[in-house]
Amino acid sequence: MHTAVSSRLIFALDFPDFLSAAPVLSMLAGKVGVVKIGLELFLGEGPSIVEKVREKSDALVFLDLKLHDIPATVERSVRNLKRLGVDYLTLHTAGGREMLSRAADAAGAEMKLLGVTVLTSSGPETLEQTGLMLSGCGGMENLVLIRALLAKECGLAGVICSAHEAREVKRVGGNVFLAVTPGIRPLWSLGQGDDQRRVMSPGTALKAGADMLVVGRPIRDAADPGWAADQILTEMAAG
Ligand SMILES: O=C(O)c1cc(=O)[nH]c(=O)n1[C@@H]1O[C@H](COP(=O)(O)O)[C@@H](O)[C@H]1O
Repeated sequence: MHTAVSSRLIFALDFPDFLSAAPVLSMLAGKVGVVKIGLELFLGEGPSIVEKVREKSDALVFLDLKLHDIPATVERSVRNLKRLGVDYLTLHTAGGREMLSRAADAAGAEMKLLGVTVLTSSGPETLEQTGLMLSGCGGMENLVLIRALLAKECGLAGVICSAHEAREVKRVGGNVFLAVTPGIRPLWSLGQGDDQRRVMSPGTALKAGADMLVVGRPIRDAADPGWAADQILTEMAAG
C-alpha cells in the first residue's frame, strides 16, 4: 500500500540486468510508487523484464523508451508495447503533432503517455549545438512550454520536464496534466558532478509544482538505498 507521498516517487531502475536490479528493488518495497525501466535494462533483458519487475515489486511500471520516429512506426510500436501492460510510457515530443496524436490513440486509456520535452541533461549550449537557438525557440523554458502544450493538445497524460519548468507546465497544462521531473538531487547526494544540468532537491521540486519525481542514482548509488528512499520521502513530505 502506497502513501500519498510514496506514490509520487518514481525510482529509475538503471541497471544492466535484472540480477543486479533485484536486490535494490526488494529494499525499496513500499517506498516507491513507480519503478521506471529504462533503455539499459530493457535492452539487457528484453520485454520479459516488465513481468520480472512486476513479480518483484508492488509498484506501478513505467517503461522509459523515449520513442521518436515517423508517426506510423511509433503508432505500431505503441500498439506492441501496450501488450506488456505497463502503466506509463515515454516518447519524445520533438516527434511532432502527428506522431504524438497517433501514439495517444494507440495507447488508449490504460497506458499513460508522457512526452519528454527537453532532457534535464540539456543546457542552453545543447540548444545551440542542435540548432534550436537558431530556430528562435525562445530559450529553454519557452521550448519546454511549447512542447508541453503540444503534448496536451495531442492527448498525452503529461510531460517530463525539469522541476524548474514544472510550475509553468502546470499553468499551461492544467491540474490533471502531469509534470514529471527527473534531475532530482537531494543536497546530501551532491558533490560528484554528473550529467544532469537542470536539477532541484526533492522538497523544492514538489513546491515548484512537480507531480511526480524521478530519482535514480541518489538512491541506486547510496550505501543504503532503503535509507536514501526514506530520506527523500521525508524531504518530499516536508515539501
Ligand atoms: O525520461 C526520463 O525519465 C528522463 C528524462 C529527462 O529529461 N532526464 C532524465 O534524467 N530522465 C531519466 O531519469 C533518470 C534520472 O536518473 P538520475 O539522474 O540517476 O536520478 C534516468 O533514468 C534518465 O534516463
